[in-house]
Amino acid sequence: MSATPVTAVNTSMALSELVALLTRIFIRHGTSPDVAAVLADNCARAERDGAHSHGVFRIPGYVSTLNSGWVNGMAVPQVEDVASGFVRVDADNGFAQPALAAARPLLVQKARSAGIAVLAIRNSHHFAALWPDVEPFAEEGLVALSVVNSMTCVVPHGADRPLFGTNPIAFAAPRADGPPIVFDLATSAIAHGDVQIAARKGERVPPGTGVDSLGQPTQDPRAILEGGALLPFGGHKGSALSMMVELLAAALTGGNFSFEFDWSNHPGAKTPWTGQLLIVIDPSKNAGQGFAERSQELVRQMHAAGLRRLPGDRRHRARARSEEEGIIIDGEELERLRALAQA
Ligand SMILES: NC(=O)C1=CN([C@@H]2O[C@H](COP(=O)(O)OP(=O)(O)OC[C@H]3O[C@@H](n4cnc5c(N)ncnc54)[C@H](OP(=O)(O)O)[C@@H]3O)[C@@H](O)[C@H]2O)C=CC1
Ligand SMILES: O=C(O)C1=NCCCC1
Repeated sequence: MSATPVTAVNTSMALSELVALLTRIFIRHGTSPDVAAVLADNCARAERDGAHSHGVFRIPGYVSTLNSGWVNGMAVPQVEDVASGFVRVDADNGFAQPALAAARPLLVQKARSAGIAVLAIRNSHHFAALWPDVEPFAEEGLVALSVVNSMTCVVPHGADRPLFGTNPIAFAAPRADGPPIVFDLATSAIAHGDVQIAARKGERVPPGTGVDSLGQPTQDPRAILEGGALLPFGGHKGSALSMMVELLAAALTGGNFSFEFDWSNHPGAKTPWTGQLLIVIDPSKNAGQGFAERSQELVRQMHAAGLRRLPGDRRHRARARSEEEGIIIDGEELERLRALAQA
């Protein structure tokens, strides 16, 4: 009699349970408890919101990066108060999110007193979705914009070879009668993580996503990942935004451009060693204008114009589902995560 293969069953987890498991993994693979807490929270929230390209799918990449010695899991960010509206952080070759967490109180204090404040993070690694960095500002009534550059894998419009990263832009603004308005988009046609997911599932990517190693358009994700490259979204327009991200996230912060770091001596390294910029605005300084009511009016008019889906709506639906049913983790994925927590 042949043995029936045992298939791992999908499991529903509470956010706190997933955060606890991920925290154990990060600490087991060389981060301080403080760094682990910030990264685990970020990654679990992405999974809760159905942002799968930057949820638990990323954990093996975090682990191989930590094990390669490319990133400093014990980093202690150094926050510098440089001007009335400007904060700098050296992330100590660690992850960007703990650097943001360390600088956040000073950044908010400056934004509230001056009306606007900039946070420039350098010497940092960002391997996550960008919306968790901006959404909390809008939840406390502030407007926030952030950009981060990644690793060379995008051919600028009109160029012959890759130079830019997938370089996302995230924006968050409060509104009166609902969750903040938030968008978060890669300036490449799709995120690198989604190309990896398509390759893993054996699916094709949409036309216009990328080119193969000969520079020919392809919908084969493996051809993009193995010697090929991505294209910017929207031709010259996305390309210009990606260039802006390089300037703000690297040139302005003192971080690396996407093409400036060499991780070839660190097999397993996956996290771009770059920079990140945040701009935070206190809309209440424009006294009497009622920003949150005005943004609510814009949403009302967009709905009246027939719009059924706003940026962020899909995430909020996924969040509501996860809060009701728990976060569903694929059975095999969960086995891999549990093994990493013990490895
Ligand atoms: N750390 C890094 O270096 C990098 C991180 N990333 C991350 O990858 C993630 C995915 O990026 P990307 O693939 O560009 O994201 P998507 O193209 O899936 O979505 C981009 C934005 O558009 C919204 N949206 C999508 N479809 C619609 C629609 N039909 N109508 C209205 N709004 C819509 C999304 O809202 P909703 O969320 O509700 O779907 C989201 O805010 C991001 O979180 C990004 O930060 C990307 C590149 C590099
Ligand atoms: O999906 C992407 O694109 C990236 N995500 C994390 C950092 C590298 C690029």
